Amino acid sequence: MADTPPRALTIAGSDSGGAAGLEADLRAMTACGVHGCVAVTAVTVQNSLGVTGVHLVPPDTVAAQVRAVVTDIGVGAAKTGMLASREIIDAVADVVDEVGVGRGADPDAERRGAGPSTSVPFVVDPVAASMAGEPLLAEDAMEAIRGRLFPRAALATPNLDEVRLLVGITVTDAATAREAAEALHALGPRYVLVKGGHLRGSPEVVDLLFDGERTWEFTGPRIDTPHVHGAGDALASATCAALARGLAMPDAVASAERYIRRAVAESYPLGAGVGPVSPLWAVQPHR
Ligand SMILES: Nc1ncnc2c1ncn2[C@@H]1O[C@H](COP(=O)(O)OP(=O)(O)OP(=O)(O)O)[C@@H](O)[C@H]1O
Ligand SMILES: Cc1ncc(COP(=O)(O)O)c(N)n1
Repeated sequence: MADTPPRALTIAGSDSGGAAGLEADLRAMTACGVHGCVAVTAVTVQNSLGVTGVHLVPPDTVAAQVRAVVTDIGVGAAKTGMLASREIIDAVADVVDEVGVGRGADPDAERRGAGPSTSVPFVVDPVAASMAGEPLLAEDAMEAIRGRLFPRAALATPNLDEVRLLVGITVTDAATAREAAEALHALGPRYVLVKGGHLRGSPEVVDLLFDGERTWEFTGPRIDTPHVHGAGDALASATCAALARGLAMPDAVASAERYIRRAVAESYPLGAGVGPVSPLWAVQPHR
């Protein structure tokens, strides 16, 4: 018998194609040495061509999954993916306060020097749409992510489309990325990671981490692949896994950045559309 490994929780939707969503999250967490638990928010009918159906889980069932996992198994970090509706976001905000995940209802207590409200870091990936553009979040729900989840977040990880929805800034270069990071940080997350994957004309991918004062730039060549389904989910999950293993935020993001660049480089075709980033290089086939 082995020792119990670190645990992390993803609160996310399922992708039947096994490329994005909680399937990507669990793969990334496993590859990063962490036992992944789930609170399922929605079942999507999805493949490499896109999303053709969505079935929502009742908000109290989402909250009950979070409660069941945290009170028995315990987690070192948690993250969100597809949250689908305002009602699910409200249920998640309430239950994370109840079980002691995230910074609590008054993150300013921490800023005032009263110490963190809780010790379980909460990563909020404000998923709004699939890579093909199908909505994964109700139109009125981004306001709830901004108002109810960002203040509880240790880290928010928007892509550039989500940045535009959240703070109305179109990122085109380093100066606008910094401007966006400041505007996002003012909404309450302790750290913000502005992801540059969507700046498709650029030969480099730059992800910018900001804590309100300091910035960390994670820069690498843009890898020539169309198969980036689930890249954002995998990056947030690898960060969450590193936090669950006890790394401090900048080190956790640096470790996840190393993981995602390798996963993008090892991405593979799947079906007739867009394939996934891959963790398979990190997993030995069973013999
Ligand atoms: N072509 C690429 N080359 C190198 N790194 C990439 C590439 N595409 C994505 N990445 C990495 O993956 C991260 C997530 O991608 P992106 O910015 O597209 O976020 P996302 O839209 O949330 O992801 P997705 O929608 O694909 O799940 C980027 O921040 C970057 O670190
Ligand atoms: C259930 C679910 N969650 C998240 C995504 C976003 O991932 P991507 O932007 O790669 O489509 C998705 N497509 N499906």
